[in-house]
Amino acid sequence: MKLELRGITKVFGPLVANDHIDVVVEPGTIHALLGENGAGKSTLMNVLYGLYQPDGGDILIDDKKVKFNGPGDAVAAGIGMVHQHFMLVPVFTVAESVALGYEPTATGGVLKLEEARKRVRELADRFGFDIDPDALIEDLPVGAQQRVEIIKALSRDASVLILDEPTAVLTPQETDELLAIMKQLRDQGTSIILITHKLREVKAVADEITVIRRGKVVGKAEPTSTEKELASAMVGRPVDLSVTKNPPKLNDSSVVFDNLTVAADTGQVLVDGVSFEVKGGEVLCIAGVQGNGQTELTEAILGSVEPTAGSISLNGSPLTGKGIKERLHGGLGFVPEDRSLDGMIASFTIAENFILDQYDEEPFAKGISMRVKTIAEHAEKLREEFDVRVTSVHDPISTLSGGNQQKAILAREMSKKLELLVVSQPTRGLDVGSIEFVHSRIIAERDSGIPVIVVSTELDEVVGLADRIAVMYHGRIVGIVDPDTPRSVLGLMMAGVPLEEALSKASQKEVAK
Ligand SMILES: Nc1ncnc2c1ncn2[C@@H]1O[C@H](COP(=O)(O)OP(=O)(O)OP(=O)(O)O)[C@@H](O)[C@H]1O
Repeated sequence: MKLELRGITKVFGPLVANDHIDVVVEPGTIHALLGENGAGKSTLMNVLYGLYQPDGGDILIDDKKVKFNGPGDAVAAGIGMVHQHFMLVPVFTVAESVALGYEPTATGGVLKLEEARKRVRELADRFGFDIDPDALIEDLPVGAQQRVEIIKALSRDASVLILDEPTAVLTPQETDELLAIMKQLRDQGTSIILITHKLREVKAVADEITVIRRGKVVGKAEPTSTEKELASAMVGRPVDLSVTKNPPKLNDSSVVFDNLTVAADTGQVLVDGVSFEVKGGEVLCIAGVQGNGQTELTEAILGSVEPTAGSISLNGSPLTGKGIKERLHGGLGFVPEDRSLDGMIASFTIAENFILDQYDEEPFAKGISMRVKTIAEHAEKLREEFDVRVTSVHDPISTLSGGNQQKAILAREMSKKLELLVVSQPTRGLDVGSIEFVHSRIIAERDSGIPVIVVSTELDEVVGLADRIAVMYHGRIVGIVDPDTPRSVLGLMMAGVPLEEALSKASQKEVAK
């Protein structure tokens, strides 16, 4: 199926999110849309999927104009979309999820589950997916949940599949699997529109690349371009993809973890007797595959989970035992890994989100009244400093693009007087220009002399930012190493291999080469 977007325009109040956008997706190709945060990529896809009505322009399928009044029309025309945040019901099985909204029913409205199972098996076989139709969604790792979303779209005969930042929450291995699946789908005739900020992935799979900047198509890029060339095409200026920093100047301030242990309600140990220290003036990055205790470790720092044993102290006084607000007011800057769930209140304005833990105190409140003008001025200052692309700071934060929401949360946390900064997945969903900026801000905090802890599943980011790297596996720290440790060694440690063994295994491999 040939898909053409011709002159698509979409406005939100004074903002032109899509300005006469032209894109042609040829049959059986992977077409990447590249663009900085807020460029208008998701808006364009929402128009294509019938979620938004365009204010101008046409959608053509095989040279015929079509009009989508809702996603149902788009699906019927052969367009499938896998959203950034999956839309699955946790307590359903794979087969039930695929059938949802499209139930093959017997008379009397009873779900023909066997038919749904068969359909899942057929599609899984055809595309080489490893998926059990009877598995519960909540038991599946994220990568597998995503495959369910893809199968769901394919089961409705999608000829064009939209994938919006599909690798943002995947492990490196799941990412490679998805890239292979994408190539396979393409080879069997499905077209894919891929939105991603990961230039390596674009280079690996894209046949065509359209670059969008501030709502307009600025041109096409070649998949053979270097990552640097793609990065500057995206943001319209040269971008430094490496992190520049001076050697750390350590001081006496520190955060100390002593035998920190966190267990789930079920008794399962999630953080297993972890002890380490981070000095003022250094960045310690915690590397590891997601789900190895990093989340619970950071939650124990914030105070949203209580450790079952051990303690954390900051500059000699205990942090554990204090309330969350007390910790935040005591100089803890905290950026959670899931921005929509834990980092903001979607229906509050951008200005309100900038003062979430300070709304009832000086200078933002006097007695029981909030100082509206001060709050607005504060918001304008942060917006400018962190280049958060907003129409008005009085709009709900939910109207910001994903990347700009992340920048807003970083702005809130980094604008406080900090004693300790903890950032999880700092650049998830950010464009290359914003990544460069956020990395430089993290390094500036470290150079101000506070301890900085960064949790990231992106190895490039870990290696670039870290003065030391702690690798976590099954709730334990496998080892703490220098950032110049070979990646093969880090990879083995992330799979639980102790440092010494990882070093010898990696060097044996090197010799064998
Ligand atoms: N429902 C809405 N109401 C008002 N403004 C919106 C709405 N949806 C999007 N916008 C604005 O439209 C612009 C384009 O946003 P969009 O989400 O399409 O960007 P994007 O290219 O997908 O960015 P990102 O890479 O950060 O996800 C942004 O300025 C955003 O704030």
